[in-house]
Amino acid sequence: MAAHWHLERFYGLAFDDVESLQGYRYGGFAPISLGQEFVNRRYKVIHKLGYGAFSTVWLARDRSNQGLVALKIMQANASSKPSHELAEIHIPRSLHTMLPRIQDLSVDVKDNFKVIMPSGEHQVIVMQMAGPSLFDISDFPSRRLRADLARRVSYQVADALHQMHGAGFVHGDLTTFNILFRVSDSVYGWSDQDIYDNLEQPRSSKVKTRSGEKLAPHEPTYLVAPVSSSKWRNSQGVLQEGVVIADFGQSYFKQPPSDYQPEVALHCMAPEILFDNRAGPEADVWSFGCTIFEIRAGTPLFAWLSDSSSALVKLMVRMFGRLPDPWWAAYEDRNKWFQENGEPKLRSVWEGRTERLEPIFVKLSLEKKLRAIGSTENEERTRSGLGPMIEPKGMALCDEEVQSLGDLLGKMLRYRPEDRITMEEVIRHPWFTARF
Ligand SMILES: Nc1ncnc2c1ncn2[C@@H]1O[C@H](COP(=O)(O)OP(=O)(O)OP(=O)(O)O)[C@@H](O)[C@H]1O
Repeated sequence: MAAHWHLERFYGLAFDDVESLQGYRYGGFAPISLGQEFVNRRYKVIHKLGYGAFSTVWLARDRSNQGLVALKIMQANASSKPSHELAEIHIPRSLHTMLPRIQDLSVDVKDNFKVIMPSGEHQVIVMQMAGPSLFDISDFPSRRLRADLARRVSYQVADALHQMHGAGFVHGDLTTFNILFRVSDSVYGWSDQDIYDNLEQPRSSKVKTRSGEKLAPHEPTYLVAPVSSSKWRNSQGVLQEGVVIADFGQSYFKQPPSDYQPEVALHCMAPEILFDNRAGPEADVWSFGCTIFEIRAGTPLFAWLSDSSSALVKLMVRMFGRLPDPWWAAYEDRNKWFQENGEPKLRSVWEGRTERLEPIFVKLSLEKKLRAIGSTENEERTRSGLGPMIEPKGMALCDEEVQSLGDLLGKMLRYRPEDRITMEEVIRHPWFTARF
């Protein structure tokens, strides 16, 4: 019901790569306008960088030094904790003080403040400005990074995660959405006009009620589309071939807080989270395994068939076989699809008068998935003019890489957390540095 309310109340927008209008309620997103200023005019909003479930993220100028920063403006309902309790703020700060070598690999938090708006009180986090996420740059499902770049950025994330785990930090939400390309140093000195010339003018779409009723004070008069991924991708010299980890909202140091709820994106969710609601460094290793596959393949390992965890478990069992006990017994749909030994159920097929039994679906395997990368059927939507970061169409993995990456992922994606390799071992795996 609620999901349709905003469709009935408002006319459609001119674009769809934008946060849902439904999020603009009291306690929700802050209605931000281009040119808006904060903290005695210190920060001025220039463009939009992205949005998530809990925030909108804006490109702003810091007038104290004229540099460009990202302002993450949290939904009011997600702003109630004092800033020293917000993982999003204190984890990246601790990382930067405790681990000097991680400074290039994780987003820097520079400042934070609160603003009162008609939508409520909002926490604003001032961060180092970065570029598009690995997810955005690949524009699922048709593009993927150049092979050497995929390995390089995977190694950078491995390095960051290895350092984090070594010092007692858990990221808790590792996906291609939360790994961002670094922008070139010159970008921080751009004028507003440079931004429009090199990327694009902000695209905005008016918000209008169907009834002609006036907008409420917490509703924005227009929405702004984030800088489009094609502009980032095709703009020469704007992005570095390096990444930073962002979004530490699910992160913790040593022990999860007492109210901790694991919330990683479903397709990267480790089985111990699904079944036991328990997340530690091993769950990061699982999520990172799924993420490495997605970086190299351009498509997720476990497709987003639906939002249901049962659909995800079905894919896991199709690929890795029967779950260990007691998870197998807790998987309610097991009898619908699988035999007790985890093999697919059989159905009878008649050929003339002879009955034959065959599995109701084919089993999946990492090797098959890796061999399918680059098959033209998966990339038929690939267009020309993709920019230098993107792999040309139809480039399959050679046998050595299938073997090497299959070995790495197989060890990262073991069901039991205690059976998975640690980041100490991941970082030493030859896949990251081999020349295939
Ligand atoms: N420092 C940054 N520089 C540039 N873009 C950013 C930055 N931080 C976030 N973004 C962009 O904003 C988007 C949303 O950010 P983020 O994932 O941190 O928000 P969120 O509300 O916590 O979302 P969710 O929890 O749903 O992932 C990112 O996917 C990215 O595109």
